[in-house]
Amino acid sequence: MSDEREPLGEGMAMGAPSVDADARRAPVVAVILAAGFGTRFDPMRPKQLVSVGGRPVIAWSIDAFEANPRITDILVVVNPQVRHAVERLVDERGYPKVRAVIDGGEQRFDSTVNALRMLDSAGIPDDARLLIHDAVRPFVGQSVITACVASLDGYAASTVAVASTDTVLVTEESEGSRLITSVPDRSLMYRAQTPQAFRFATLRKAYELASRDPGFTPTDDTRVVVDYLPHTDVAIVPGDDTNIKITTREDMPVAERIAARILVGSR
Ligand SMILES: Nc1ccn([C@@H]2O[C@H](COP(=O)(O)OP(=O)(O)OP(=O)(O)O)[C@@H](O)[C@H]2O)c(=O)n1
Ligand SMILES: C[C@](O)(CO)[C@H](O)COP(=O)(O)O
Repeated sequence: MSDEREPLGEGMAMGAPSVDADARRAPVVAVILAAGFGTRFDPMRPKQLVSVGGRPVIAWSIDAFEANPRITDILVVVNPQVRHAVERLVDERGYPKVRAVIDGGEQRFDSTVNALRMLDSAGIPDDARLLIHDAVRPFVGQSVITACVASLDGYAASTVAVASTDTVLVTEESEGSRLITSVPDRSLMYRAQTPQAFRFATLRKAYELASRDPGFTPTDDTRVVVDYLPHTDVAIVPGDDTNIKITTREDMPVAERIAARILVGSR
């Protein structure tokens, strides 16, 4: 990837005229997590590079944040399997907000840690807004991204989520069986999506505390704040059912249908 990219935080100076003073003061950084190995999909075909609607999955995600005027900077987190292809994609498409393509880690948690370390070394201010997004959620909408950024006006953390239409069961393992321990009130149950949004100082502090617990294996970033900064309110930003995560190959027909609807609508 050509190395004459604007350094992190430069984007805020170039924010679109509509960007408010707060965003001009503090960058709004999208961290696109693309360092997974897709073991539930096809280890031989990295799902972040698979084509949907004629475009690589990760290109949909980067396009979405490039297109949003509130986003000033983009950081892409990759693994060695996809690095070359992602760097080529960034060079081919230009992607002026992409500041760097960095290495992820073994777990999703470690990839966020690497992103936080890079942001810290770049001198990103404590009040910067971070949106951590799964690269394999290609159809994130502009209104959802904008609402995520705006949610940090009143909260230090938030996550996109949708109300559960299934009843959720809390279980435990017991003598080889899985038994239900509780059935929470469905009206309170939400399914987390991404982006998950945080003020930089908040997420950095939560990860500092969580990193002391080697047995902690969260599946998202929100839980790190909920578990380690219990007095920090975390708000829900309404998501939508098109903001799917491509996890297995069975998700591809649904993804193609959503992509087709988006492409027809954008003509
Ligand atoms: N060490 C990791 C693991 C996951 N991710 C990213 O986090 C998002 C959601 O993860 P998931 O769908 O679980 O991707 P994989 O971990 O690749 O899938 P699997 O669990 O099937 O291996 C993906 O964009 C993935 O690239 C990451 O950046 N670093
Ligand atoms: C972050 C997430 O998308 C919220 O639902 C989900 O936890 C990611 O899980 P994965 O196993 O890393 O795909």
